[in-house]
Formats: sequence, structure tokens, C-alpha cells
Amino acid sequence: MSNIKCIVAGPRGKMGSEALRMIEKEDTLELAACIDRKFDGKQIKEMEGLPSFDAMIYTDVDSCFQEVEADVLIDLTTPEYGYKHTKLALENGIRPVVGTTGFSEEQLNELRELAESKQLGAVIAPNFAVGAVLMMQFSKWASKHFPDVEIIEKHHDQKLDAPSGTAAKTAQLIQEERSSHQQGHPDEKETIEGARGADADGMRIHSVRLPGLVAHQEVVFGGLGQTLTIKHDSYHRESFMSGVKLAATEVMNLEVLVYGLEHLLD
Ligand SMILES: NC(=O)C1=CN([C@@H]2O[C@H](COP(=O)(O)OP(=O)(O)OC[C@H]3O[C@@H](n4cnc5c(N)ncnc54)[C@H](O)[C@@H]3O)[C@@H](O)[C@H]2O)C=CC1
Ligand SMILES: O=C(O)C1=N[C@H](C(=O)O)C[C@H](O)C1
Repeated sequence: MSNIKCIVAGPRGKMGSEALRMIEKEDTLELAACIDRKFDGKQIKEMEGLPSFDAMIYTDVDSCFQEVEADVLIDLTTPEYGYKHTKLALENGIRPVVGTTGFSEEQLNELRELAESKQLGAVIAPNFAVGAVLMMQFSKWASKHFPDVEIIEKHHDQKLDAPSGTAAKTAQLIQEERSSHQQGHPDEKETIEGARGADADGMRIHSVRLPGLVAHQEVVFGGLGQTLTIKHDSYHRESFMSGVKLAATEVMNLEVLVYGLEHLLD
């Protein structure tokens, strides 16, 4: 089987640069080109701190998708551009593997319909770390027995979206399991706005942003006389890379969009 040819969008970012280092080590993946906001026409090997790839940087996404022979787009950019890149990739017959978070429900549905109409595989995964996927699945299961739950997600202070994609997905999975209800005292009042966090179908999500953090989440369940905490920590962005590789490989066998890495794990 020939190598999977990848375009990486956001190659100078924290995740994008880690994805380039992962591709460099993998025999089955190949870097075909990159999409960046700057450095049009330069080679990745000319960029300081990035692996020595002969792969051209494009700032014009249309030209990139039309000129470069590619199987997969790996997008690790921003919510606004990640959505645009994903849509354009599908329109150009390229399968998206998207780690970028912060898409709205409407955007996800639109991309799902587009992938289906094109019969093209796509993977959008708010978290590529296997441990985080398990934390979400365990939380879904736990909420069957502990319907009162709050999510505390903690990230580095350069993060653009809140709550994190992982927290939003965790809340969605729990929502599928438990019946909707408000938590806390019915008469509770916030004396400082936001003190109780964001309200996702009655469950609260608290977003912490601090230098020094990478990506961390605790899902805290409360029952009579007991609590249960399910916790995951990513200390390094390497933690996401086996998931990115799995998605870039498995997306070639899909004809629909899947949301969440759990759909690709046994
Ligand atoms: N699914 C997952 O497992 C993970 C997802 N993420 C998500 O990945 C995204 C990127 O995260 P980081 O690497 O930490 O951010 P970052 O800020 O370090 O990198 C983003 C990169 O995107 C580039 N960029 C912005 N606009 C662009 C455009 N129009 N075209 C091309 N490149 C553009 C920026 O120049 C920057 O290099 C975020 O949405 C984050 O939430 C982050 C970690 C894990
Ligand atoms: O921005 C990040 O760093 C991360 N983003 C993803 C999210 O929003 O859940 C995944 C992980 O938490 C790291």
C-alpha cells in the first residue's frame, strides 16, 4: 500500500509542529504540503525548529488543494479557519482529520452532511489522547449511576476556546445517558457572575486557564455520602499523536464523518 499523503494546516503551532515530528517518524505517512498564514512558497525545511521536510508552504488554501496530490488534511489551527479548511478539503476530495476545537453544532452538522454527500471519510476529534477518550467513556458510564456531575477543565493560557472541545464532548456524552436536570440549590444566586461556571443542560463546566498547564480535565460525580472523580492529564503534546496517526490511517477506510476518536478504537 502506498503512503498516506498529508497536508498539515498550522505547522508552526504547538500541535502542528508535533504532528510534523510524528509524520517524520512514521513510515506510512508522508508530508505533501503545509497550509500556514505566512511564508508562502517556502519549504518546511527552511523553517527554524521544524523537521527537514521538502514540503511547500501555501497560504492560499484553494491553490494548495488543487495543486498538491494529497489524501488527508490534518487541521490544527483555529476554530474559524479550521472550519473553512475542513469544508474546502471535503469539496476538493481530501479527507479531513481535524483536531481543531470550537466548532458549533451547526458547523459540525454541515460538515457531516457534506462528507456524506461526497461519500468521503472525515474525523473530527476534540481530543486525540487515548486516555482522554477513555475518561470521556468512563464518565458517560458513571453518569448512569451518578447523574449529578461537574466538569473542571484546565488548559494553558493561550487557548482560544472555552469550554474546551473535550469538556463539551464529555457533557454531550453524559447528556445522552442521564435525564436532563438542574443541579445545585434551586434558589442559588451568583454574587459574582460566572461563579457557578457554564450551564450545559444543568451540569456545570468550569474552565481554568493558567501558564504551566497543558491539557487536564476532572469529571466530578456526587452521590449520597460519596464522590467519584475521573481525571486525565496530558503533560506533553506527544500524548495526542498516536490518535492523530490512527485517524489519518483509518479515515481512508471511512465514507462518513465521525466525531470523536472512540469511533476508531476497539
Ligand atoms: N484534538 C486534540 O487532541 C487537540 C486539539 N487541540 C486544538 O488544536 C488547535 C491548535 O492548538 P495549538 O497547536 O495549541 O494552537 P497554536 O496557537 O499553537 O497553533 C495554531 C496554529 O494555527 C496557525 N493558524 C492560524 N490561522 C491559520 C490559517 N488561517 N491558516 C493556517 N494556519 C493558521 C497559527 O499560525 C498557529 O501556528 C486548537 O483548536 C486546540 O484546541 C489542541 C491539542 C489537542
Ligand atoms: O487547546 C488545547 O491545548 C487542547 N484542546 C483540545 C480541547 O479543546 O479539548 C484538546 C486538549 O484538551 C488540548
